[in-house]
Amino acid sequence: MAQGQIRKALSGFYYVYSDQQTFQTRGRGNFRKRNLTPLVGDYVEFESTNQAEGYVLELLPRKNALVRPQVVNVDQAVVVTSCVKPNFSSNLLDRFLMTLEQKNIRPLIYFTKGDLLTAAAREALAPIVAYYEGLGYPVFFGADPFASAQVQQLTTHFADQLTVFMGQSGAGKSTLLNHIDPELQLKTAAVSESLSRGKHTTRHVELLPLFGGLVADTPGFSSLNLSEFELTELPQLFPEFVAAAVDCRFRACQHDQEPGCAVKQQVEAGQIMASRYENYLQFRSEKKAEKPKYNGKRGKK
Ligand SMILES: Nc1nc2c(ncn2[C@@H]2O[C@H](COP(=O)(O)OP(=O)(O)OP(=O)(O)O)[C@@H](O)[C@H]2O)c(=O)[nH]1
Ligand SMILES: [Zn+2]
Repeated sequence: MAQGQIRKALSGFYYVYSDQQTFQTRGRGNFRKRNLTPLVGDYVEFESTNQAEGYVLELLPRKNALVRPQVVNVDQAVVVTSCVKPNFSSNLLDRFLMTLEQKNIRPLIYFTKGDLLTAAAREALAPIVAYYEGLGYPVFFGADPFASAQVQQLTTHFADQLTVFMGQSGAGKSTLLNHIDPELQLKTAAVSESLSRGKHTTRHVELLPLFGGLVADTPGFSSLNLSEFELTELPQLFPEFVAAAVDCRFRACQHDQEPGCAVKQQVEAGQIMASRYENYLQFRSEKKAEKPKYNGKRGKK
């Protein structure tokens, strides 16, 4: 039995890459009964006598799973974030970052449409950009968003990683992907063209070998289903809160109403960006608002 990784799933076939070859396989092993679906990114055990035939027999444990794009075992995500059209939203960006932190996916933040900003507006945004960079996230921001040096800088992060692209509709995900690989351009254009004609095209994801790593060719939005994690997990998803929390009076401080909260002190002192804390509190109340649903379900049992 061989091991490999599913790089494409289409029309009931799983395209498994193993030992520098791709095998067209089908699923076998009661996946449906076991409520399992092999997905792109899955490491699998399979058997095959030739490249056109074979069977996926077992899925190896997943590190994580994204829904949009539907890819598993993701290492990092490029969060494409537009400065204008649509306007920069710290809330949306923090939501993406929180999602990724929760799934153990490294975020990279790529700002688009810097060219549409006045010099003054760009300067106003710069400290916010720098703040995220200070959190340890690779950040790309410039007056020429697709300058080849900057795009190339991004691709140096791809080696040995499975990278996905995500961001708001219209943020520039496809445009960025096209700059990364002009061959992709044809593909992406073809897909969106057929979609706009209203055809029932299944958008399938494929992992492409690019710059020494794998890149998912279909970008997505990916919003976090808040019920996927516990309320008390939330403070862990903000790296600067984790760092500050060692000085909170209570070990399990949720940085809300507790006295002696070092996070709140750092917000007041301007060390933690106010928008980060406001967004944190908002996610917290959204998460709390979800609770009655849970209780209701439990109550019915
Ligand atoms: N001026 C300027 N226009 C941009 C930039 N990035 C994207 N655009 C334009 O913004 C529009 C949307 O870009 P797309 O790449 O289609 O955005 P997307 O994120 O793939 O959008 P969806 O497919 O809806 O998810 C297109 O008209 C792009 O040409 C940028 O950095 N500067
Ligand atoms: Zn605290």
